[in-house]
Amino acid sequence: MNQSKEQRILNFVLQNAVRGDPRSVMETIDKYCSEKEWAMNVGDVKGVILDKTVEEINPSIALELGTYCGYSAVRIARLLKAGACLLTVEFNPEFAAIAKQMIEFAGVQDKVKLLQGPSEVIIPQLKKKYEVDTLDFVFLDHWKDRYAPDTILLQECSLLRKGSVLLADNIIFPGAPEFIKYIRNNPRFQCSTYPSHLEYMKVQDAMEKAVFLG
Ligand SMILES: O=C(NCCCCCn1ccc2cnccc21)c1cc(-c2ccc(F)cc2)cc(O)c1O
Ligand SMILES: [Mg+2]
Repeated sequence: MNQSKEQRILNFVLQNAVRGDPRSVMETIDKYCSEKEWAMNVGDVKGVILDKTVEEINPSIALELGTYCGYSAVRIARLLKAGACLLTVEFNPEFAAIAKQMIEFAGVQDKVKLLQGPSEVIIPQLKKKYEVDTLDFVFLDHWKDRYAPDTILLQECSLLRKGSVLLADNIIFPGAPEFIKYIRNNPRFQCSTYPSHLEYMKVQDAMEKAVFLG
C-alpha cells in the first residue's frame, strides 16, 4: 500500500533532521513542503506570528485544534516554560499517529498531550477528564467552519478567562468568514489581524488574534 504524503514528510524528518532538536524538525518539514510536496503546516512565515504570540503570552496551558503532522505543536512546545503544557487535538487517526512520532522525535513530548477526536467532543471533556481550569492560549487551525462554534463552546465550558488569547490560522485562505463575522462584532473579544501569506505559497493569508475580555 503506497505511503501517504504525511508519512513521507515524517520519513524525511526521521532521515534528515536532528533528533531532539525542534528547530531542526521545523526547518526540515518546511524544506520538504516548500521543495517537494505542499502540505498544510502553518509554515515558516505565519510560524513567526505564532512564535511572537506564544512568547508574548508565555502560556502555562495552551490548546491547539488541528495537530496535522505536529509542526505547530513542535513550534509552540519548544517555546513553553518548564511545567507548561500544550494540549493538541487531531480528528484524523492517521495524522495523530504521524504527529505523535514527530513530537517525540523533536523531543517535546513531555510538554505535549495529543488528544485524538473531534473538537466538539474533546472541548467539553477538558475540565473533568484533562484537569484544565482555564486556557491561556488557543491556536485554531482545524475545520474552518468549526472556528466560530468552538469559540462559543469554549465560552460555554468556562474554559476562557479575562486575557485568554485565541489565534486563528487561515482567515483569508481557505478563509473562516463565519468566525470573522462572529469575533469582530463581539464586544467580549478584542481582535487584531496579522496579514501574511499561505504556507509555502505567494498567496495572501492572515491570522486573527482575539483576546477574551471576560
Ligand atoms: O483545512 C485546513 N486545516 C484543517 C484540516 C482538517 C482539520 C480536521 N481536524 C483536526 C482537528 C480537529 C478537531 N475537530 C474537528 C476537526 C479537526 C487547512 C487548509 C489549507 C489549504 C488547503 C488547500 C489549499 F489549496 C490551500 C490551503 C491551509 C491550512 O493552513 C489549513 O489549516
Ligand atoms: Mg492552517
